[in-house]
Parts: sequence; C-alpha cells; structure tokens
Amino acid sequence: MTKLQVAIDLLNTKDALALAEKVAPYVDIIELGTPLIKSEGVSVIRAMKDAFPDKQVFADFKTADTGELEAGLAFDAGADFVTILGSVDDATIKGAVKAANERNKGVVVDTIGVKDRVQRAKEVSAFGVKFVELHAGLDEQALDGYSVQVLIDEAKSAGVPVSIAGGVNKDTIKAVKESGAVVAVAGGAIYGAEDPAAAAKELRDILNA
Ligand SMILES: O=C([C@H](O)CO)[C@H](O)[C@H](O)COP(=O)(O)O
Repeated sequence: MTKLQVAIDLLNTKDALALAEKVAPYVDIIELGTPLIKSEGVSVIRAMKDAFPDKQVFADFKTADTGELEAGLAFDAGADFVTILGSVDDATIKGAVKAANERNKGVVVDTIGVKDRVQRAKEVSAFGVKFVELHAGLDEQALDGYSVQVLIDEAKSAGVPVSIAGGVNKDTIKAVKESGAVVAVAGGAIYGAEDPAAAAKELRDILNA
C-alpha cells in the first residue's frame, strides 16, 4: 500500500498545525517542508509530533553535511524521518543512518539535483536508508516541459524503496501508486487547494481504490 505524505511548505507553525488538523485523517506522514523548518526552527517538529503523536513526522532538512549531528537534531525534536541530500558525500548519509539506527528512526535520501536518480537510489539504499525520494523540486517543476512522469518511470526501474515528490496530484497519483512507490508526496495539491481536507481525501481514496 502506497502511503500518503502531505508536504507542508507553509512558513509558520500556526498555519502548519491548522493544515495538519484538516488533513491528518487522510495522510500517513506529515512532512515539515524545508522552508517551514528554516522559518521556525526545530520547534515546529516538536509541536507537530505533540499534536499528532500517531502520525509519522518527516523533517525535510535536506542536510548537506554533518549528517549524524543534523539527523540527531531532527530525531530528538520528534521527527520519525529526516532527509539528507543524495548529492552529498556518502559519509554524510552514513552518519545520518547511524543517528537513525541509534534511535529506531529513519533516513530518507532526497535526490533533488541528482543527475542519475535511479543509480544514486541504488547506491544509498545499501547504506540502510528507509527509502529514497525521487524528487523534482519546486524550481525544477516550474521549468518548461516538466512532467512527474519522469519520476514515475524511474520508480518502476529503481528496484529499491522510493517515494515520488514533484507535482503529485489527483491526476497523477494513480500512476504513482502503480509505479510501486512506497510513498506519494503531495504538497501544493493539498495546501494549495481551496479545501485541503477534500483534496487529501481525494488522494487517499485514489490510493485506496
Ligand atoms: O520538498 C519540496 C520542495 O523542495 C520545497 O520544500 C516539496 O515539499 C515537494 O516538492 C512536494 O511538493 P509539491 O511538489 O508541491 O507536491
């Protein structure tokens, strides 16, 4: 079963908690987006985990160095998952996995900016990461000709657990599910909707169908 992850790319804790309250019944994982964490600090992680102890909280740190240290900061603040950039030195990812293993938490490698996402996914999976995020960031999505289909095709050939992030919405999530991705990440399709709860429910219903 493909899990549903809401990516909260809002800028303050109050708005993030309010959105989470609306969509929590329909999602498995609550992601605190990188801009949100940069704006509010790790306190937003604690606030979210305290408010939703039964949900998995995902801290989108996109760490580039000091993997063990930064992953420990996220986990000790209440995160269940933290992201490390796939483009960085293997040692950074291995350090984060060490921090995760010591706490029974998980590292997710974010392939944003990585040229060969499938190859890197295979490499880093050997380090013990929970899954690899095949990700086209918001800037890449804005480029002419972008389609989430490229990530869907990569997921089919990855052969390791992956999530897909980068414009997942009601029109594409069925194909995301059929690609074998373990997690479908939806940000703008939920927080940008007029009715975020209805949008999250629609995505959930498609995944459950
Ligand atoms: O990780 C993300 C991005 O880098 C900004 O933090 C997004 O949360 C991710 O791309 C999912 O959002 P959508 O593409 O809007 O679904």
